[in-house]
Amino acid sequence: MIDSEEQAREFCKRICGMEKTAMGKLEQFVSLLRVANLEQNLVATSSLDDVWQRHIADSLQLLDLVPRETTNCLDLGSGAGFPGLALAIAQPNISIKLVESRKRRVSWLNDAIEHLGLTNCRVEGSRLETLRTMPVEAITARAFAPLDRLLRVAGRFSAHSTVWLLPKGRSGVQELAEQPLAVRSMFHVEQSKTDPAATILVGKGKIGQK
Ligand SMILES: C[S@@+](CC[C@H](N)C(=O)[O-])C[C@H]1O[C@@H](n2cnc3c(N)ncnc32)[C@H](O)[C@@H]1O
Repeated sequence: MIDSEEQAREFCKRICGMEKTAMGKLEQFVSLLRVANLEQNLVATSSLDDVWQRHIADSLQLLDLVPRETTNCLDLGSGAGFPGLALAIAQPNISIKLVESRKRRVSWLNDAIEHLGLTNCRVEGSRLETLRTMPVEAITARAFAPLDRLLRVAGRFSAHSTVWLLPKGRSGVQELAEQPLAVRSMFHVEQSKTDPAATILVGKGKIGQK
């Protein structure tokens, strides 16, 4: 379990591995976030005290759950950039689309991408529901929507090999239990490394339209 800022940074260093510039860019991202958060409520101000644990390591832990050969990912409701933008910094080989509907957050994400010089990350500044259908290899979503709605609106972006990585806080087990058997059998629950009470729903496969 990661339970300090020091451990969170060490964890992130390990995840970034051979990506020599990634830790520096994560530091830069944190600095940009601290400033931007004075202007708009991107994350709870109190969470910035433990920003590596609560946001950066919390996002990067998903890379331990994604297949190595993954080349593209759709991050739903990226907000401040979690997990999608943090993942794009740590893993330049994955091309990540950040879907975010709120204009000020879209501007923040675009500014951050430009400042950090990321070429593997793009913002779709609209509601997910209006996005053109395209199957992706991985779908991430943290605090986007209840599982039922999430799967309903995002199912059309999945294929049989799509990996779903859904950090779900404390409600993951319950939300999954409420799903039909076909969905339950596609997912399993992983314990979060950054919060003993939190879970990550990890799934594989195509979710059909209801
Ligand atoms: C609670 S925030 C979570 C942000 C981020 N994923 C995190 O964990 O810090 C949810 C975000 O999803 C965005 N959002 C909600 N519904 C959306 C939709 N249908 N399409 C695109 N973005 C949406 C909101 O604007 C908001 O920024």
